Amino acid sequence: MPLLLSPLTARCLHRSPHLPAPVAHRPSRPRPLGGEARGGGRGRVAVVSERQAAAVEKSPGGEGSDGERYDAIVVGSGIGGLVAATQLAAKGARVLVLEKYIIPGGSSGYYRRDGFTFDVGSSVMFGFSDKGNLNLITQALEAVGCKMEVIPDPSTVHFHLPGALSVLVHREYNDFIEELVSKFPHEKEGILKFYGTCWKIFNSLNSLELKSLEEPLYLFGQFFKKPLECLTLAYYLPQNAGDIARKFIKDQQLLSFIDAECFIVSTVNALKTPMINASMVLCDRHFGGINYPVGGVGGIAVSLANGLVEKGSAIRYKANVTNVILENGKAVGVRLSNGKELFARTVISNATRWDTFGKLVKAEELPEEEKNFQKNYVKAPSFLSIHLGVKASVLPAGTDCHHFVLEDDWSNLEKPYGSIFLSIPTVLDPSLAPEGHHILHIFTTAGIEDWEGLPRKDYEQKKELVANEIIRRLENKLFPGLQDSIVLKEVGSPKTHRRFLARNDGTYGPMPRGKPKGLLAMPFNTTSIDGLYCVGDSCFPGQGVIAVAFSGVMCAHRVAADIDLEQRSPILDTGLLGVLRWLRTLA
Ligand SMILES: NC(=O)c1ccc[n+]([C@@H]2O[C@H](COP(=O)([O-])OP(=O)(O)OC[C@H]3O[C@@H](n4cnc5c(N)ncnc54)[C@H](O)[C@@H]3O)[C@@H](O)[C@H]2O)c1
Ligand SMILES: CC(C)=CCC/C(C)=C/C=C/C(C)=C/C=C/C(C)=C/C=C/C=C(C)/C=C/C=C(C)/C=C/C=C(\C)CCC=C(C)C
Repeated sequence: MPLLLSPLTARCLHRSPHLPAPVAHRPSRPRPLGGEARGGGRGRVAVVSERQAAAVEKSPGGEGSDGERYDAIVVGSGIGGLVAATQLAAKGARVLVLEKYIIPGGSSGYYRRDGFTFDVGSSVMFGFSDKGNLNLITQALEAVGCKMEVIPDPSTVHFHLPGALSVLVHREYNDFIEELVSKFPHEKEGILKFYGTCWKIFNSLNSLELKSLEEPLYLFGQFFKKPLECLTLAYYLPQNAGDIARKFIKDQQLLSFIDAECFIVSTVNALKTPMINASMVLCDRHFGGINYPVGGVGGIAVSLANGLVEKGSAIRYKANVTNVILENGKAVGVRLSNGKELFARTVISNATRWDTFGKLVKAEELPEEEKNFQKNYVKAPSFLSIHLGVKASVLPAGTDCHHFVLEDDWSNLEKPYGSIFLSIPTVLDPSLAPEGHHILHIFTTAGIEDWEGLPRKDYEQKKELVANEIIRRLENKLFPGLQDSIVLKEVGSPKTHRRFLARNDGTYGPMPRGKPKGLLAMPFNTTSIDGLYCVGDSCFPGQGVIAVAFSGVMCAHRVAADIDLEQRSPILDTGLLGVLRWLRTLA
């Protein structure tokens, strides 16, 4: 069985017909997320050859055999890490990405099994259109000369909710509003005002050039060019969607619907979801639309990794970083599990903040900034993930691609296993499955504590039991005959996510401990350790592929300024970073 992601539809412009050297060894790690192997091995996954790898390794405290020092080492090749790396490479920096696993992508990776290509994480892609300033995935690929073919999804998600409330979120905004108003005619004005406020914020975001909010020359420049838009964003920055919704809407069921709208992207209700983030997703789905990359979500990371290598930087797989090396309090490099040390002017961690400051940095005491982060945010639960291959005949004609199911009781929304997410990417791209078959990717929130300490046999039995119950619920609600149509089933638990995504407790990302002040407490990319930056979903603006792509763009800009590839003002830097740090303590 070929292991490469195929057909890989990413097109890197100006690409030479020869791809980077194939990896010298076959992947040897066990099955990821229940699958056989998540790709790797051969072909178009950008890898460095052994010779290139040797050239980038450096002896402790010394320089590499090529005599050069990296501008940045990026720990982890999730979309956050890859975007930071590729943006820096596009600005002329020499970057080395170190990935623990055998292919790039982290939660946005893929694996193949018996002719099915599964997305490891979400298949709902925001920011992938050819319009506006917020198409950050498209822009990230463009920065390294890549473009992917995408398939427009006619809807974002089909909600199946308590009280037989069924709402399809159409791609066309007016169709969606018409559908929602038809369910809540008495709330027409409130609906228009709530979603209208989202548009006001989205349009402000979309009018800005997006770079680091921690870089004063850029930030003040944006305030000067777009004062109204910046003030709008500053006004909504500390606010949450649920509070704004309550200003306009009274109907409890409609407010619960807005909770579900927020929950699917933040794993918390609307009262805990920052208004800026809610506006971003509730509008981009209509502005640029949801677009699925042909060949699967994994192609995004593969393309970025290829683009990175083509820009003269490098990525190494099976490179498990165990420590960030500090010299006089400054991050100067990393140590791998095999004892090798690699050095750079800056280190960017795409591991979660809990992993970065709990494992990679061996500080005696957690820095104040991180204490503040952990005061405000806890680890969101992980997921139970079921990847199914099913006979196509089980799906009625016209089945939508994405579904969210909460059967009888709104109070189950945020409970473990309470609600069910379902994506059927083969509705859009049939090439992901053998002919006559579909993929069902089903997931539901689950905590690691439920899955730890079980003997192997009990653990496997429990996976089977819990997965079958979720499948039974979907069979009752949506697809009669589902159980009998299954030809392939792979179940991943929170432990699977922890193991293969190297995420602390398999967490989906940070979740506010209480009611947050919008995005105010969310840290940006700099850390209290000089030369060490964080990127990914435990940085502003949080979870989501487009969100971590923005975090990557911001991080690359701040790092580029710090290594003199972009303009900077040290005096203004000190002032702004101090003010932002103080603002976070107010949250
Ligand atoms: N099942 C899901 O749907 C799911 C689960 C989790 C997260 N997500 C989403 O995925 C995105 C997260 O993206 P991201 O960029 O923050 O990160 P990520 O978790 O996708 O990627 C981080 C990468 O860093 C690697 N890594 C971690 N520690 C390492 C170490 N010590 N040495 C070397 N490599 C290491 C991991 O193997 C992984 O590839 C978010 O959008 C989040 O919302 C989805
Ligand atoms: C600095 C200061 C302080 C101030 C100033 C003011 C200003 C200027 C400001 C500005 C700001 C900004 C720019 C901001 C930005 C932001 C952004 C971009 C954001 C974004 C966000 C995004 C997000 C959150 C996203 C998310 C998503 C997600 C998570 C998704 C997911 C999905 C899934 C899970 C799927 C589902 C499925 C089914 C249903 C099946």
